[in-house]
Amino acid sequence: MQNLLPKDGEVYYYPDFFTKEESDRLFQELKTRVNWKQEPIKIFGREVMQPRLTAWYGDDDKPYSYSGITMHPEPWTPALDLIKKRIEELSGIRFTSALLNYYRNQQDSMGWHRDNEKELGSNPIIGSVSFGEAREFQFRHYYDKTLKQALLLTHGSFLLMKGSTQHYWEHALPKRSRVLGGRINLTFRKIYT
Ligand SMILES: O=C(O)CCC(=O)C(=O)O
Ligand SMILES: [Fe+2]
Repeated sequence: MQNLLPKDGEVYYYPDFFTKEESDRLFQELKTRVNWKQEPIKIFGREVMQPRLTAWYGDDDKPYSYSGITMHPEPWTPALDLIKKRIEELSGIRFTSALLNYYRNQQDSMGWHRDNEKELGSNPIIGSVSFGEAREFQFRHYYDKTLKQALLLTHGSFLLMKGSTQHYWEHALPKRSRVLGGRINLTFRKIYT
């Protein structure tokens, strides 16, 4: 497996991690069964609605703060357990929590950020699973914003970010102008408390 970053971190991409059949089923199940919410976030002290729907799942009731909001986890479901087991086998990591994002169309997005909250430890490991419409995922180096990488996260893919990635690289999922269908992304995390 080859590292997608030129330096200062490790990112590995597995495009067909889930079969087409599994991916179709999991997308439909998550889309219809998850209790999706649109949450406010604070940007420069102002409350703004997030341009996507979210949900938070995890081992137990460890609240977790994210972009100025505190999320309380819901218990794992059979579908999430299946996904979690598969990525744990590959990565050798035990994940405690997952943030689910539902991008309803091309106008939903996620801005530049690093997943470097204290609870994630010194070198956060993030396991990112995508279903539905393929979307471009971008990286830029935090200290040299001209250094960039982009890749298409396709239906049934798995992206693993580890090592010093969250120290040196920001990532984002930009809006697009072309009409696009829905996409669900799950970022599995290991929270230390
Ligand atoms: O939707 C994605 O691929 C990115 C999600 C993300 O960066 C996050 O949940 O922290
Ligand atoms: Fe992220």
